[in-house]
Amino acid sequence: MKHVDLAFGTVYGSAQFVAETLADELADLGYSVRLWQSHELNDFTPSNEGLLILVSSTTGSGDLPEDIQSWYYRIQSTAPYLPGLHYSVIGLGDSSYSEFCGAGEKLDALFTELGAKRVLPLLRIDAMETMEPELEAKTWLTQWHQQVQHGLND
Ligand SMILES: Cc1cc2nc3c(=O)[nH]c(=O)nc-3n(C[C@H](O)[C@H](O)[C@H](O)COP(=O)(O)O)c2cc1C
Repeated sequence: MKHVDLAFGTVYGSAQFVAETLADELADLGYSVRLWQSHELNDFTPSNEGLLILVSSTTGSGDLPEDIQSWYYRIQSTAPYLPGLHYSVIGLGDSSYSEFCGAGEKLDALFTELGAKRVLPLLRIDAMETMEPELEAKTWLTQWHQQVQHGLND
């Protein structure tokens, strides 16, 4: 059974709801899933194997939500080398802001720098386009699942 770690950054709860929805779907697909709550992130360093999905909204002007900021800076400063990790990022944002999905971009860039392999390109979900980001995320997960089953390159 493949294991997936899921973490989220949120201000108003949408990204958390998307992550919870994905956790349920992943379990239904037969993955073992750990959804890391914000207060648990201190104990979480991704291992150099397995699968990681990050879901984060953007706040301020292209900034990470406070609940995931210290985790981001810790991983950035400890800089584990993670060539065996397959990761994906879902960014929630609003295209009326100039730094659309800036936090998602930061997370995506960080894991690329750490040598991890991107399963699918950054998904940007636009609050101007949808009130139900979890639906886009579920469609995306179907693609992700196919990729994980058939197409992971290491
Ligand atoms: C004060 C504020 C600042 C925001 N700044 C950005 C931004 O710079 N870029 C962006 O794409 N979205 C921005 N957003 C939009 C949120 O990321 C978007 O509404 C998201 O769906 C909120 O998800 P959450 O409920 O998980 O926090 C901002 C929203 C607020 C209220």
